[in-house]
Amino acid sequence: MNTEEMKKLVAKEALKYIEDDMIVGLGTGSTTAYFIKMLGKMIMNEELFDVYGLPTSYQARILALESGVPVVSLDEVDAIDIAVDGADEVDPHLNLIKGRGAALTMEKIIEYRAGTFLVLVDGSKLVEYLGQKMPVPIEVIPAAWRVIKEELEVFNATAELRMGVKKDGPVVTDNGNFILDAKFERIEDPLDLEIELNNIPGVVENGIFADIADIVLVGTKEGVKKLER
Ligand SMILES: O=C[C@H](O)[C@H](O)[C@H](O)COP(=O)(O)O
Repeated sequence: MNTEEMKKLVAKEALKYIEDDMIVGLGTGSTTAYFIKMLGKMIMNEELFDVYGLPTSYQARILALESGVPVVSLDEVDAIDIAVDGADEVDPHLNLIKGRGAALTMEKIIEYRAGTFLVLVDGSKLVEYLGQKMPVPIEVIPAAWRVIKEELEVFNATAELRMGVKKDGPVVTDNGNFILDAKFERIEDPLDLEIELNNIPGVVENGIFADIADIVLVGTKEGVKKLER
């Protein structure tokens, strides 16, 4: 089984958590994209009723609308039943790094408030400690990017301004900000670092999601493995 097949497998498994009348936070990225398409099919086939998606990005919103998932915005809902999203790293305590797709701020706003936060990954995302493979994406106010990059040296982190691929210059997030990708040596206390980074003036949000995930579904060659906090 290749990585794409593992992503599809966990996306399919995630559908079992969706029931009629739910508000579902829709994550960003390639794994959740499979979930959104499959959810759309179930809604279109009338296997689910009165399910609304709450997108975490323009990507999720566009895909949801194309797939037949009706969408709502955060200010229209009283509660979020469940949120489903991918991750870039998952440590043994189910702390996460997210934000490869630059959608971390809206993801955290929604996933923090969800009744259940369900994470979908393939086995390659499991790490012994956060920062093992991936930098921590930090969304910053554009005017402050250079000073924040320098201030991150206090944390022994080396940060790079994320540059666009089919765009000249820096990536601009859905919120109009920049992203610094900060490589830390080893993140010993994710919750502490998450709070400290958000205390730097000009930081909007960072990609450490400590103590938020409830369930992680891991796609492996042997099938789906469920990890719970
Ligand atoms: O901003 C992007 C998100 O945090 C993604 O959910 C994360 O990067 C995982 O994406 P993928 O499922 O494509 O690996």
